[in-house]
Amino acid sequence: MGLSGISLLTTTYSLILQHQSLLLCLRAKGFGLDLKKDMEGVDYLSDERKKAQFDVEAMKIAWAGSLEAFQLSDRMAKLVANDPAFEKFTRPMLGRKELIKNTLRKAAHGWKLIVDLRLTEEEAKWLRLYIDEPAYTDLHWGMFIPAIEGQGTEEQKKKWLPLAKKMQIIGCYAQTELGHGSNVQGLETTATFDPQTDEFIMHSPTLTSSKWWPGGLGKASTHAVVYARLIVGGEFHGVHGFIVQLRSLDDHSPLPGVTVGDIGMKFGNGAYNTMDNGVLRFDHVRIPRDQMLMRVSQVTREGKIMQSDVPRQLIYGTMVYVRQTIVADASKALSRAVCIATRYSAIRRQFGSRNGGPETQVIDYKTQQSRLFPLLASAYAFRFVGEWLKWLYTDVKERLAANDFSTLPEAHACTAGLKSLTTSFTADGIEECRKLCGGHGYLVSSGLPELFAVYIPACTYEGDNVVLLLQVARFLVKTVSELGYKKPVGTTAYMGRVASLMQNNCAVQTAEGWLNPGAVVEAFESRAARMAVRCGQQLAKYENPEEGFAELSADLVEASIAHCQLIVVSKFIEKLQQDIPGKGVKQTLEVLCYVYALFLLHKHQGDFLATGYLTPKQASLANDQLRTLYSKVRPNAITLVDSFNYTDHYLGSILGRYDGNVYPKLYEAAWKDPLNDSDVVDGFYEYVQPILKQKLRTAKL
Ligand SMILES: CC/C=C\C/C=C\C/C=C\C/C=C\C=C\C(=O)SCCNC(=O)CCNC(=O)[C@H](O)C(C)(C)COP(=O)(O)OP(=O)(O)OC[C@H]1O[C@@H](n2cnc3c(N)ncnc32)[C@H](O)[C@@H]1OP(=O)(O)O
Ligand SMILES: Cc1cc2nc3c(=O)[nH]c(=O)nc-3n(C[C@H](O)[C@H](O)[C@H](O)COP(=O)(O)OP(=O)(O)OC[C@H]3O[C@@H](n4cnc5c(N)ncnc54)[C@H](O)[C@@H]3O)c2cc1C
Repeated sequence: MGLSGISLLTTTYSLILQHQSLLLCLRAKGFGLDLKKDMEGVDYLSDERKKAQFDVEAMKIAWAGSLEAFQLSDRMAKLVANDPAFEKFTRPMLGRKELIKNTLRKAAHGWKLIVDLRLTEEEAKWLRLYIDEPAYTDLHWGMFIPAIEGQGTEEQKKKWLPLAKKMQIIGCYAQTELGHGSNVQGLETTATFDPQTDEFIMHSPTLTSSKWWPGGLGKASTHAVVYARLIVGGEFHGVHGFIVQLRSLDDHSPLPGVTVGDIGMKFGNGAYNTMDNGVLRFDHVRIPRDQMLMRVSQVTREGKIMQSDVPRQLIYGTMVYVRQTIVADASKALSRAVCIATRYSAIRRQFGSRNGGPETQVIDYKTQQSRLFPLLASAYAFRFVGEWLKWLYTDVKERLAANDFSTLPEAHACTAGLKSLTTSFTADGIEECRKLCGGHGYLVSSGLPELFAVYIPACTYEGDNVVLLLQVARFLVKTVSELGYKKPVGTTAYMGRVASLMQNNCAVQTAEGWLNPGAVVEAFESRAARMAVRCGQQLAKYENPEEGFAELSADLVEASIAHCQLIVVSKFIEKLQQDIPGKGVKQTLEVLCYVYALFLLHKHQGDFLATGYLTPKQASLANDQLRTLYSKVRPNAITLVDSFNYTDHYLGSILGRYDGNVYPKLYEAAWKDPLNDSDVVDGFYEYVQPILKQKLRTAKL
């Protein structure tokens, strides 16, 4: 077959699919065919894109939040994608030292762009996101600076923030220790005030008091906000944050009394190993008194503790901030995995060929749809709840600045609960996407293994997900116990209608009856209220409330999940009550909203049935409607993932390529693996050939 014959094969999509395996054989070394030339520039997903029933450009704006947000994000994504310095294909093959050096190089190049192009903080944030490589800069900008902003006095902010924002110092957030992470009040590092020298003495009294995990601490940071037990006059005054210099600003060597290093390799290749999570010990290290973050409590020159009006929980404020950003990140990680799995599901064909025609696209299998489309809907749901949570956090921040702390408990419950809900679902969702891509999903070049490895610690960092749901449970139990005299507000306002939510059962009679926002919200409210009240009633039976709480904690976690799912469903529905421009955009989002809600209802039907709100028939009608909804998603699936506007660089996946040119690129990538540099593998002559050449003497073999 000549080259002209080969190019003929490119004329139609279906023909190419039929002959792809033949072409790939020809590409093998020795045939000298340049498949790349023949295949490039063809959009294998163009037929799919023509099926869209909505305006994709308008959906991109709805996803981004506004035209300005879209343009900014798009600009930063392209800046990164077009810069070869940010190549990441070889990352999983690098050894740890090369990996870290490579990350330091990328972070430096990113900073140069930020300075040279005079990027705003918002632009810089998006730039770092699209560089897509966990680095010390995440902790510097994401936790060190916010900790000073939230817990420092005006004077402290004036001194430290300019240094940090110009990157003249590099900081991290050193809270967790070898022996304690979740139990912050159990931290053992001490900060003892010495009135003679007006200093704090930072000390690690035990092995378990070693700081362990802080990102950026291992190799990069010059400073840390260190959380330690404040000891004044021999008495313990709670855990507080202290700014401590760790390394010389000249040669980066650890300062006297400081032992610091990296904690070692973590899960996966590449992945989170680009981060220098560290270990830190202090041997009576002295820092000036004014390096304790003093917005909440102050220690005077005379060694007196002064409490401001600010509640002590503000010491945990940085975690509230980061948990809120983690919810937004969940939608990014999930949408990325879903984008890969959806595009590949439209390219991949298995079975069903009739009369030699093409096989069935796996996306057309109902089982594939029932696994994939709820993930797609969840990505949108998390995007919108993340947007709402950002608003809530901004509101709380403004209130805190004006010394109004009234909404802090709700902000804590919402950020903790939604962080837990969205990260657990996303971690499972990425793994499901890997399975949805069959064998090829297991290849590093699919992008999914690294995405999974990098993402799963989100279920643990910034608060273990179960520990966080138990915080939500405390908030719910308190709300229920106060119902008689305090009107619940915000996300628990529905509890104010607890009597009717306990009494009235679902009125839906047909599958179409589920296409009603009122019916959906009432179902989720009733389930959440009934589960919380039931927990409250059970708890009341215990003399010791703490003992009861511990005993019932598994049920309390379930009640918290029900409450958090209600928030996500409600915020999606509220979003749809806004003006959303663009042909078919709102209607398509409505379909996704129902998919999200009815999928949850189906998955957790045990709750809805056990609380007596639904009959089995009504649960079954919801499932019937869900099947119909999947058919409505199908024609829009590819364009719904295109609306995320991810570059091929950011996706980092051959299976998820925008043009769908999967097989030739997978084939090409295999040949780029260093193992294929030579035909005869290193080690053959030492370890394989002797076996092949051995003369066996044993009779048995
Ligand atoms: C890096 C940032 C950039 C981008 C983000 C994107 C991705 C992240 C990428 C990588 C991750 C990188 C970094 C990760 C960093 C970390 O992990 S930092 C360490 C985080 N650690 C934790 O989250 C510890 C979890 N534990 C806790 O939060 C608490 O100790 C607790 C379990 C909540 C408290 O337990 P306890 O019962 O002992 O509580 P107390 O201390 O006695 O306090 C109880 C009262 O306080 C209220 N409370 C608790 N937490 C908060 C809070 N955060 N805000 C406000 N209020 C809070 C609680 O409700 C009680 O109130 P009360 O009932 O009225 O008394
Ligand atoms: C990749 C990564 C990055 C990190 N970055 C940082 C950082 O920059 N700075 C920093 O300070 N820390 C960091 N951490 C630490 C992180 O915040 C902690 O690991 C996290 O808060 C969980 O605490 P733990 O490890 O003590 O878990 P544990 O509390 O020991 O959890 C172990 C198990 O016990 C259960 N458990 C614990 N308490 C309870 C309870 N009361 N009731 C029921 N079950 C319970 C948990 O659910 C879990 O199943 C990082 C961690 C990781 C993995």
